[in-house]
Amino acid sequence: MSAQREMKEKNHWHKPVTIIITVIGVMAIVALVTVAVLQNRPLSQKYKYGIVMDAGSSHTALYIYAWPAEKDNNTGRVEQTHSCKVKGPGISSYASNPSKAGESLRVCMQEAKQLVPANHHSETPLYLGATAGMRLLNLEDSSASDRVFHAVEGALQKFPFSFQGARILSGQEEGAFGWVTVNYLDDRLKQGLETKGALDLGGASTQISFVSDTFDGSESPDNNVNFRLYGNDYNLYTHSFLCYGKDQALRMTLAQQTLSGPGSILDPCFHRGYTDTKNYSVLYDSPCVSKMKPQNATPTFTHKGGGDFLQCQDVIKRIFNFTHCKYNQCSFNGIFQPFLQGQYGAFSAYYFVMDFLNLTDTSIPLEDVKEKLKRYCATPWSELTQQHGNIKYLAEYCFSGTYIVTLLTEGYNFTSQTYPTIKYIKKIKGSDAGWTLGYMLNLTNMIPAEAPDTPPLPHAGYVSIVTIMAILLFVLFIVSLRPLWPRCSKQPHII
Ligand SMILES: Nc1ccn([C@@H]2O[C@H](COP(=O)(O)OP(=O)(O)OP(=O)(O)O)[C@@H](O)[C@H]2O)c(=O)n1
Ligand SMILES: [Ca+2]
Repeated sequence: MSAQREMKEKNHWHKPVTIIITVIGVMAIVALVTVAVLQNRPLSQKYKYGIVMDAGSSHTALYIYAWPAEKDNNTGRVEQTHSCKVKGPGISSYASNPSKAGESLRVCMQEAKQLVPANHHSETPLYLGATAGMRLLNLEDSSASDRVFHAVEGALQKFPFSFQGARILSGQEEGAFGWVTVNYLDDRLKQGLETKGALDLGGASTQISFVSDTFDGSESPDNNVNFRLYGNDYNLYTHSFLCYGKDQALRMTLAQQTLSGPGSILDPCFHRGYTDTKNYSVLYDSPCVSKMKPQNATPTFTHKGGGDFLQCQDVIKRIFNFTHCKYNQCSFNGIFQPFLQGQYGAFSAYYFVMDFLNLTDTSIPLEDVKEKLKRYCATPWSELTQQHGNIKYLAEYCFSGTYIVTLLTEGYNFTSQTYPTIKYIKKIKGSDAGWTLGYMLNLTNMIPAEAPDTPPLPHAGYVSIVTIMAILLFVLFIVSLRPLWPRCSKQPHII
């Protein structure tokens, strides 16, 4: 008994001071880890919102973007949370009835009002950017375009958002912001990776934008946009071809075939069996073709399909001018273009059309693409309508596919070798490819010129290291108490 008592007395673990030290040690470690977790934890996910309306030539679309409130200035975290397609045509089509342009936007705006939390409405910027349709209307009749803007602004101001104005984007802006969107969503800007070129095909204009190592802007300053983003300098080549969007290119191609004012044409870009009566004054009612309007023609002509891809390519080629180039090299119409470089993302009508034709896979050799188009264009109209019903744009896909291939190869100089550098894309990580996101990022200063300071460790890494260090310290502390440890109770002489 006395030996046992002696043993208990020697067991320092039962000494109050040891117990207190251990408890304090454990508490200190718990406190340390808790502070590490709490102090450095990302703030609760509060969001900010931005709304951009894309007033295109063929239609208007509204996009809602959201990003974590504390990350305004930092990572590629802005995401498209919603899109709404405005019913009806683009705002430029309302030139003779501007108030209808404003009204047309209401449904999508109401939707945005529901989707953006009410307490964020007043701080949510709302932008409207108009592109080639309004550029053409402005050229044709600037007071009509002013009236359309006036009506649209009046309609948008009625909503509780922070309306930042409606304006026409220049072709350079449209091209450059499309490029920013693609590379931002791909995380290429922040990481300083090689960028992708952007190819945008709209209804009334088309843009090509890419970084070129051989282009410093001196040869053709109008085609040069410089950016400093996240600490990297980008020397961008960009050009917007007004009138070379899909719908205006179709007008120009039809105009090429009706210069003499015939009563009927056999158009190789439309299917055999297709026939329609078209009005000369409607066809030529655009600054892209108005100067070509035949005099003394009958009011209408019969538009019949011939269904021949190669002949279609020939008539499309006639809308491009390859005869003059005052630079080292040109795309077409005497416009400078440096050598193609890197990968490209092709979106908007490039995607809609190639998706319809099942040709978005660019590993299909260009020759096979042409072969497939040849067969598609030769398909009789009756067969197509039977197969697809009466879908919108159905009659135009032979023209559209042929136009895309011709624009890329004859216009921009893509070859069989470089064709696979193009990817037809609609969305990147859930956000639509297009100029709208880049426009908003720019106007909200969300892409800093310099690389932001980033903590040396991510939060999870920081917490792990603190936890491991704390456990090590604790083990060390226990080991340091070793001289005070009780002797092994198994020792026979003790019992
Ligand atoms: N399923 C679809 C949808 C659209 N289109 C075509 O795609 C073009 C519209 O492309 P979009 O990028 O929406 O043009 P907008 O932005 O309206 O025009 P722009 O950029 O020139 O102002 C139109 O010519 C339309 O005929 C198509 O061929 N098939
Ligand atoms: Ca567009």
